Amino acid sequence: MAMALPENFGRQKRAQGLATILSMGTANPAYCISQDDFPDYYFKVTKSEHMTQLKGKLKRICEKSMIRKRHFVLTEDLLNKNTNISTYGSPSLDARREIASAELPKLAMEATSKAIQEWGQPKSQITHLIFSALSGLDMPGVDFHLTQLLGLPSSVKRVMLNFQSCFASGTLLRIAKDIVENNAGARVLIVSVVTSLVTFRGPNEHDIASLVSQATAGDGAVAMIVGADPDCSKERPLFQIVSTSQNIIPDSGDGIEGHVCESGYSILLSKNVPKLIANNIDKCLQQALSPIKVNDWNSFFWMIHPGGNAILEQIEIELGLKKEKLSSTRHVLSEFGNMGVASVLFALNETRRKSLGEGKGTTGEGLEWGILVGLGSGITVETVVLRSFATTIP
Ligand SMILES: CC(C)(COP(=O)(O)OP(=O)(O)OC[C@H]1O[C@@H](n2cnc3c(N)ncnc32)[C@H](O)[C@@H]1OP(=O)(O)O)[C@@H](O)C(=O)NCCC(=O)NCCSC(=O)/C=C/c1ccc(O)cc1
Repeated sequence: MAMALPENFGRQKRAQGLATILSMGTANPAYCISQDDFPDYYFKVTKSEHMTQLKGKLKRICEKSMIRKRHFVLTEDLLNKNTNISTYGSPSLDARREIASAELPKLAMEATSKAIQEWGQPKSQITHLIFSALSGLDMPGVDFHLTQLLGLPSSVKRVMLNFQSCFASGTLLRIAKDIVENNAGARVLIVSVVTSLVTFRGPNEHDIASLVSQATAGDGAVAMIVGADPDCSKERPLFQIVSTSQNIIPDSGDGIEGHVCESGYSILLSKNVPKLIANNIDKCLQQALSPIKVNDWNSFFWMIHPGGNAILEQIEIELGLKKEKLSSTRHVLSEFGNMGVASVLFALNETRRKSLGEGKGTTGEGLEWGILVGLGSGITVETVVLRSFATTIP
């Protein structure tokens, strides 16, 4: 005879309030190269010093990048031991995967430990894990290993987003919002770890887009705890996740592409990417804010995926943003380069850090409403509307 389940079985009690970011932590590999030194370093480690024209081009791209330094998992020592990684087109997926599998959990652990420490609550209260990694296509994945390394409950419910490009910062917040608002008491750990080790390769005169990627990509991890209805006696809310949306930019299918190849991941970038984004950004944002019609975008605090200086410049012009509006975003671009999915979440962390440091009244630079924009493959735009909280100034 079939067992009878109670009428309300499987029906979750919903939270009353909106999803809220309760803590954040970031980490970067110790190995760091200044952007001024990068062209010499890159042509030396890839044994391509004879390609003087391409070196000149890389120098020009680096000078225009507005990046000061970047951190890398892939050290000179690792490159010397795995010369197939730096030889353009050489089969090297196995070597890359092996390094990623060893290094990514460590980076993820460091960021996560900081987020959990700031949250201040027992790990046993984490109910869900959403993990995003560009690299490390393993089963079980980094999400599984992190769960075990951290000693999270084995019943934690995991969602793994493999091989997502930079717009997925928004996807992570969107999924976390849906989970915590539909499951009272849920606490979601979000983790994103990105390394350029999968896209690193030597120069090739027929692949200038790769040179742009070599000049801008950097490595890092970010973690955050998200929950609804925070217990303000022990949890400190940072930002409310008010609404989320996603748009595909028309006719942009070959704007930003990534492919897994025997020689690692290839990244194809059209020169039109900054223009395509700028031409469509106002429409995407107006949709995200609908039914409100926004006339002055400067009334928000901003975090935009720092995919390249030209993208930021053109968005600033299109939206009429004052220079200081993207100061957190530009800080992250300058100090870490383009860390894919993690980048704009680093910028969010920087926004609250700066707001506190400068004695602003809210976590959003003294303003109430903010906009976080993820940009990535296709071209996909993912927008998250945020609300700040009052800062408790010590
Ligand atoms: C910093 C750039 C690269 C250069 O600055 P600029 O102000 O445009 O300067 P120039 O116009 O003088 O360009 C310098 C040189 O670069 C060349 N260039 C300029 N974009 C191009 C181009 N997509 N193709 C091929 N030549 C070009 C340009 O033609 C020029 O060549 P030359 O005249 O010989 O000096 C700027 O164009 C820029 O920000 N571009 C946007 C880059 C872009 O599409 N980003 C989206 C990135 S996709 C993503 O976010 C994630 C990727 C990712 C991947 C791996 C990870 O591990 C993590 C993340």
